[in-house]
Amino acid sequence: MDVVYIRDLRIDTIIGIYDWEREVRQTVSLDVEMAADISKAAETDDIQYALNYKSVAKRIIAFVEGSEFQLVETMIEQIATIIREEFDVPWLRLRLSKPGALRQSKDVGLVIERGDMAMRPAGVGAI
Ligand SMILES: Nc1nc2c(c(=O)[nH]1)N=C([C@H](O)[C@@H](O)CO)CN2
Repeated sequence: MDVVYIRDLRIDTIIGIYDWEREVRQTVSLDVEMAADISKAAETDDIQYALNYKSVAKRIIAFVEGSEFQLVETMIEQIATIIREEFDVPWLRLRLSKPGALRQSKDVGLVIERGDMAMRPAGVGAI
């Protein structure tokens, strides 16, 4: 399996458990790694056979911009479900971070893997 990825997709949204976080939009950053077989797209040079990272990004942006979650856990699980179900992705790895959420740290967040671990590409974990 190959990997189609999106790195540092930055989206402004309402996210957080504190009162002030319900009133101001914060930026979240998303890294996505999606298992995909790129062979047919490479052979045909035709986008219809590719996992279109622009389409995935647009869908994630629309979803996150319209959401108002308390926890990054809820947001990341729902993003994973959307990508898997709507784009037929058998395995994915997501990293969702809130830059600046913790004053003493560059960012905080979560990393999850979902789907068929047999489809997990070798050497995954570069992000
Ligand atoms: N595991 C989590 N811990 C915390 C979360 C979260 O979503 N998941 N959220 C917060 C606050 O909203 C924080 O980001 C504000 O600085 C604290 N811990």
